[in-house]
Amino acid sequence: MAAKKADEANTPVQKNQYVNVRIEDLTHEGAGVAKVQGYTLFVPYALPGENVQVKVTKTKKNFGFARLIEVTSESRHRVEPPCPIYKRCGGCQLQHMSYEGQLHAKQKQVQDAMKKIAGFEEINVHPTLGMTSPWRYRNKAQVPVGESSDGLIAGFYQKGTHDIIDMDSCIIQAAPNDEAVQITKNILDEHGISAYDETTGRGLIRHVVARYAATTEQLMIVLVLNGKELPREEKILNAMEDRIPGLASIVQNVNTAKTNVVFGDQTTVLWGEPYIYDEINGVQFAISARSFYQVNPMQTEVLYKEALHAAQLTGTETVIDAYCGIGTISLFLAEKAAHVYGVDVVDPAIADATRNAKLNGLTNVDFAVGEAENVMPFWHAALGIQPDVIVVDPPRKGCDEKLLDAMVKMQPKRIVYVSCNPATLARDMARLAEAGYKPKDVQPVDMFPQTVHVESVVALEKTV
Ligand SMILES: C[S@@+](CC[C@H](N)C(=O)[O-])C[C@H]1O[C@@H](n2cnc3c(N)ncnc32)[C@H](O)[C@@H]1O
Repeated sequence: MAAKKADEANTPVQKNQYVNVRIEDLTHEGAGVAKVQGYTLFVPYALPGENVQVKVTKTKKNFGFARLIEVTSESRHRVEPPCPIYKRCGGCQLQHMSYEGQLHAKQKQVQDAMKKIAGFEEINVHPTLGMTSPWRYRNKAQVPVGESSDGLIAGFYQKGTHDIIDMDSCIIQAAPNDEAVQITKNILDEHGISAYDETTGRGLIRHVVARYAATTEQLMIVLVLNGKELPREEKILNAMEDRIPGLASIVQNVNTAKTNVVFGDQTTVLWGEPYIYDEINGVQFAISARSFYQVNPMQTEVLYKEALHAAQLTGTETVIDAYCGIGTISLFLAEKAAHVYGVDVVDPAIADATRNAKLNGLTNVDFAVGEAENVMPFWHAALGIQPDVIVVDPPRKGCDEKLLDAMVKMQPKRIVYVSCNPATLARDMARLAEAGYKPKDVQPVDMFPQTVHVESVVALEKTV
């Protein structure tokens, strides 16, 4: 305790002190970064290039945090956040920055990761490919439900807490999702359905999840319940069917665990189809409740075109699509390759992928369920599959080390890495570079406007 106090006393600023600072950079979480005699202060909502007055809120040995009090000279990228609950919600982190500024910041985020994590000083990171209108792009809403004295509420967790704040519109969400969530909440309320209470573990409805396919205008609603039975089920389903435009599917998911994880293991269709259908670049996809599907359909087209371009297929190649989800990238690749093998750890995703191949009349694709890091060595050793190109699109934690080793052992001509996390991308690229795979240019794509997240595509060529 005494050592901690001494550390704090040695910092150049103290808690509650007001200081004027210049913002030099932005963290990957969207906070401004200032230096006071070499000591780093993180200032949420401050932008690079701004002079600001801040109040120090917390100090640690090597860095501290401060609250923005006043902007004394503004960045040209500062804008008024259009969302009235922007600061309380936390779902977006960059609404106070112009879209041009956001695209720039994301390019820099990728450049910084390449330099600082991978040590690639010279690599070319292209300008971020953005949207013409960076609003209302999300095709999936995952909304927690709670209770107030007036009945059910559905909205968002107040930043840093688990208190649910009521909300009827989110401006990055597709409008049909907003509307469907509100109608569903009202119907559940009218039928006396209780909301799940995290502290007591009682109450029924936990989340309402809405999925919208823009090309077919179909909607799926998933009711995540803390129990197996939905009381007055028939009446509720009839009301939803009557009142929600475009509704094609109502699904129940049971999650009785005391956890922050949204979904439980048991999923059943209550009404309508088990899927909704969407189309990307002329390829059709059936999407079920639990499968991963990119949340920004317009930018998914851009991303997949970049991935396909990076793969440089001529029609003769054998390709592996690791982490393939419902086979989205696999099917694009299949149109230009001799054969594609896709693998994903989620069983229903692979069932969707297989159905999607049939739906599009593609017979040169095979899918397998399992961990890519285990399935790929098996394919290689037992089935003699020798890929010319491997595409990976892992979750934020990046590729498993075993998967990187398996890829190197298979010696494809090219690896195309699609990533939603520049830090793990850079880490994995460094490892692949050591093993003889030289990275070409990196292309950032903005799949998540108004947030700090950025997607990237890069091809790595075999050099030895
Ligand atoms: C970022 S998503 C990409 C999905 C797909 N490429 C797309 O664009 O829709 C990552 C996928 O990796 C899958 N996944 C996670 N860990 C895995 C593993 N060890 N092996 C195979 N798939 C995995 C997830 O189920 C998810 O579908």
